[in-house]
Amino acid sequence: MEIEFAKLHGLGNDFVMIDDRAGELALSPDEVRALCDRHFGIGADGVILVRPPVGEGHAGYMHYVNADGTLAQMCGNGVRCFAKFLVDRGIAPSGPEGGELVADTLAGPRPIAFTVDGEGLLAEATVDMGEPVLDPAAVPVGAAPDATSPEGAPYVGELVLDTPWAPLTFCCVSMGNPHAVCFIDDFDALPDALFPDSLDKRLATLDVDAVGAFVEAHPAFPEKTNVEFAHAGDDAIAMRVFERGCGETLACGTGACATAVAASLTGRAGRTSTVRLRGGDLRIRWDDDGHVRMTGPAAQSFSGTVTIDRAR
Ligand SMILES: N[C@H](CCC[C@H](N)C(=O)O)C(=O)O
Repeated sequence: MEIEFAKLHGLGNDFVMIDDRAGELALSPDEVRALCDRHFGIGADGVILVRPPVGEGHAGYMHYVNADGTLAQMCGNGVRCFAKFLVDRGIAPSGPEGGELVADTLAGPRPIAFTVDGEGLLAEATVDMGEPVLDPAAVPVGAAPDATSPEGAPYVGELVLDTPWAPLTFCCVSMGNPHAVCFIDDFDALPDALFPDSLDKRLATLDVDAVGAFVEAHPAFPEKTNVEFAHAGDDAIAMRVFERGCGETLACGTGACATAVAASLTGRAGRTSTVRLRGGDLRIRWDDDGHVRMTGPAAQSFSGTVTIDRAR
């Protein structure tokens, strides 16, 4: 079966996007894994099917699947790319400067305000990411043999995991999908083993693959979790992310929101932050209405057709 696709990314967090407004394409986890394979397939962090809207007057439904074939409730970088896919093809209307649309997702509707460039193509989008979920039972995160809730924590969602490297404290927040945010305030307090490539203890040298994989599948997270490592600096929160179902990605929109919320809750930042990811910056506001709003770019790399072998 031959399928047309477009390859888009948000700060390097990349997706294979397929117009499924007919609502007839059902990709198996194996087929998603094959499409996302960076050697034998197109290569991506996930697949997004553009499906018919759920809400009246909404622009469409974003069906998001991680590179490992697992469904996820929400994708912040993906939903900006979703808006771009619709606007650039004239499927969603836009004025000369930009416009607004609502994307339906498994986590609920997400209003999006966007700007367009001189050619009328979506350049940047601000997504209303909704309210963060801080109740541990709803993240979800729970008790586990080597996980403890620290006494007097700034808020209830903090957890100390006794990892093979060191006890690490995680702030657990859901943005419709689970996130565990570890702030590294003092690199010198951690063992060199966590920084295998350098004595210069910067976030850039953290062994994210090892620690991220350990935490992603930790029994404290019944639905697994995305894992963020962050350092709140004076002008930005530097962050790396090990995504549930993907591994380390260059950026994570929901993760940036969760990290900004956790930084604010723990007194490391205010309610407006720049989150600096390996792929670039996202601007996050936690507004007085309780909603988190994320602003960032979306870009299309290429489009094409791909053959999916259904004969197997
Ligand atoms: N891996 C995530 C979904 C993608 C989130 C990320 N790409 C974003 O931009 O928010 C999960 O399983 O919850």
